[in-house]
Amino acid sequence: MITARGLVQTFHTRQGKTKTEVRAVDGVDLDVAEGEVVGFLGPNGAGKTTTLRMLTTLLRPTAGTATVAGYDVVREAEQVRRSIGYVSQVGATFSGALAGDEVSDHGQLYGMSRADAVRRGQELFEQLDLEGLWRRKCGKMSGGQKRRLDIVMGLIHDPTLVFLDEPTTGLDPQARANLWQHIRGLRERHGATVFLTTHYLDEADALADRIVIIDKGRIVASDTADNLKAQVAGDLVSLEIADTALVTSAAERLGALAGDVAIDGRHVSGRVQRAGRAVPGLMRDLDAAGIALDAIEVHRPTLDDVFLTLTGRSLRDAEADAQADAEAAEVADSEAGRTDAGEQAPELEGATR
Ligand SMILES: Nc1ncnc2c1ncn2[C@@H]1O[C@H](COP(=O)(O)OP(=O)(O)OP(=O)(O)O)[C@@H](O)[C@H]1O
Repeated sequence: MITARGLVQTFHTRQGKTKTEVRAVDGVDLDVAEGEVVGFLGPNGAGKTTTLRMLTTLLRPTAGTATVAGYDVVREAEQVRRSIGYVSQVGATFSGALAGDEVSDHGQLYGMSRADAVRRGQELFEQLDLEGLWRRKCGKMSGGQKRRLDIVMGLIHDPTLVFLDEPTTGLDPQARANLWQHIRGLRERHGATVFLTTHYLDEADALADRIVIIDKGRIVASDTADNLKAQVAGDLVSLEIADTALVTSAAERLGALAGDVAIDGRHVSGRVQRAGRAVPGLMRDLDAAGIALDAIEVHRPTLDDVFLTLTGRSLRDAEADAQADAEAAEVADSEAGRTDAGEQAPELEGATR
């Protein structure tokens, strides 16, 4: 469904007399199969949106090639646009318009008759829990309803491939969980291939068959969440040693299984591959050496551990940044008297249409 080879995007910015080149995407290869749900994960500024904008024909690649739904993103941009749904980070609705009008206009822009667009739109309203809101002004919908309306717009023309750019950023936990169900339904009910960007580890874990991690414009990992956790990080084994004098000796024994061992007072910890198999032997070893433990804990790795191991940075910080950005945007919106973030992104209008 998606194939990219050596995709590059370079931006040139100027501050006063200083010109800077930003290589936002730096040689990305991607392969997404039909029916796959792929989570595209990375911290702020990693290159997620820029990659998405190239794949959805909004931005011409500086170098490299990509085909989406069988069409070349440069030479066959029109066909690509007709085959995909794109739900941008900021949404595409106007606060003063009626939800149903936005949807049916959108369908007509894809060449549907008004009657077909209304019928299909109302079907999707039902599936996405928006019944009764057809004649509601977009600006009077809640954040979760507006996000689901964005998804209706992205699906109106029955695309087989849907791009979702940070679909749940800024939503409360209940609205996020609700939207996850709908995203799962995209494949189950529509057989759609879904490519979504996210900052949220739990979101990628919960939704994606495969996770692709991008950092500084380069793909640093691509696998199922379970494989990434097993291959990259190992389980975290933490020992609390009863006798302070034996801490170093315990660390040496743990060190035989784990690469790096950290010591903090009477606590010794390290990452061990498949700890379930290795820990019984470690316990016997410690016991034979007369090293008593007050406690032992084993934690399965999280995606954040994977990210930390691969890039030296934590994705948790990116989550916090994303939430802060979303909140700041909301404050800016309300200060400007806006109720709909869609008004901030006129250049994206062409994207979904
Ligand atoms: N139009 C532009 N002009 C100059 N630099 C840009 C432009 N768009 C993006 N960049 C830069 O390219 C890099 C990648 O940005 P991009 O928006 O793709 O990251 P991202 O992973 O989507 O981040 P976020 O999670 O914050 O949306 C960043 O350094 C960003 O500042």
